[in-house]
Amino acid sequence: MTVVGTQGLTMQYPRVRALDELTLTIPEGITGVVGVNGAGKSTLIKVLLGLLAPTSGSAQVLGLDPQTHGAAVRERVGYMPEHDVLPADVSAAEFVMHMGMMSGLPKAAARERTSDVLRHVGLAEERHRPMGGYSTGMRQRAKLAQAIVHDPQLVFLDEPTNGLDPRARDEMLDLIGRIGHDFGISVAVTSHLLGELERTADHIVVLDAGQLLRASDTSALTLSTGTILVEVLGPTDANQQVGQALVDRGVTAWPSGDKIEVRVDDPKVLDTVRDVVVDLGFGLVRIQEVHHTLEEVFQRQGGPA
Ligand SMILES: Nc1ncnc2c1ncn2[C@@H]1O[C@H](COP(=O)(O)OP(=O)(O)OP(=O)(O)O)[C@@H](O)[C@H]1O
Repeated sequence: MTVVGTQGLTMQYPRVRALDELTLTIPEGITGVVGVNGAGKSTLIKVLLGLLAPTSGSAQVLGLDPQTHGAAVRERVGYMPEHDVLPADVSAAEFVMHMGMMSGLPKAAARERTSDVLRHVGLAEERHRPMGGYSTGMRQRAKLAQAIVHDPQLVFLDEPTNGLDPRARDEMLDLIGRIGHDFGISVAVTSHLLGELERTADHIVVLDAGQLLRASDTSALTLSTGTILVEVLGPTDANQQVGQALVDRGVTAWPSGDKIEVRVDDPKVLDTVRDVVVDLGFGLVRIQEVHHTLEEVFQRQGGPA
């Protein structure tokens, strides 16, 4: 099922065209919306929430037009904004509950959902402390909690890993994975770092200067490179000997770190690798398929990385 669709969506600010005839679809699941700073990601989210009126074109969010049914969209959709918007002297429990009630939950339900979501995002213990004293990671998690408190069908997360150290970033990405895959909430998550969402997103949409550069399943983008990495056990020049023996048999092979990378243009190459290693009297430790990373895919195509 499609959760978001746009057709020829254009957003012209006085000096900048932030969205330029953008036509895309976002399916159910977790979709990474990737692009360099200024590519139009935040503008797209604001238009999809009905907070900004586009210059031209149309959009549907969960089958609704955000321009004419903005309130209905916002009832069903959660939003984690990019910038820090948390009031410093309010606790996460008070804030998230308030946001739940703003989204239409009755008070008792809002209180119950607040305690559930704060537990899910790992803020159960600190929930009664004023958010001004929170670390960046805790603040990002409080923003995430308010985005899902009303149990939306879809959530827009705008650069949720901004400002996080590597550990907090991995925790945030795991949390996003759980929201998408365990809670069944579709997620559209933006990042200016292409590689970051590779592990978490089912689909990737790449924006560049307000236009769609590419849309694909993550797995299709990171297809096998058609090469394998071979690790052997033997004397110090074992890799060199194996590489030379492979080349002598017409196989394309080259050194790659402490392994040998081998092109597999024919399944028989795998037998040749095994035979060569055995003939030389070395041990075959591992053969592993090489996949592209998303960054490599886009560097090769000259897109943003
Ligand atoms: N309210 C505004 N008025 C004028 N120009 C704007 C406004 N908001 C964004 N822009 C411009 O539109 C372009 C797209 O901005 P947008 O914030 O949508 O990009 P982004 O991909 O989300 O980047 P970032 O992560 O840096 O926010 C940028 O050139 C930006 O300067």
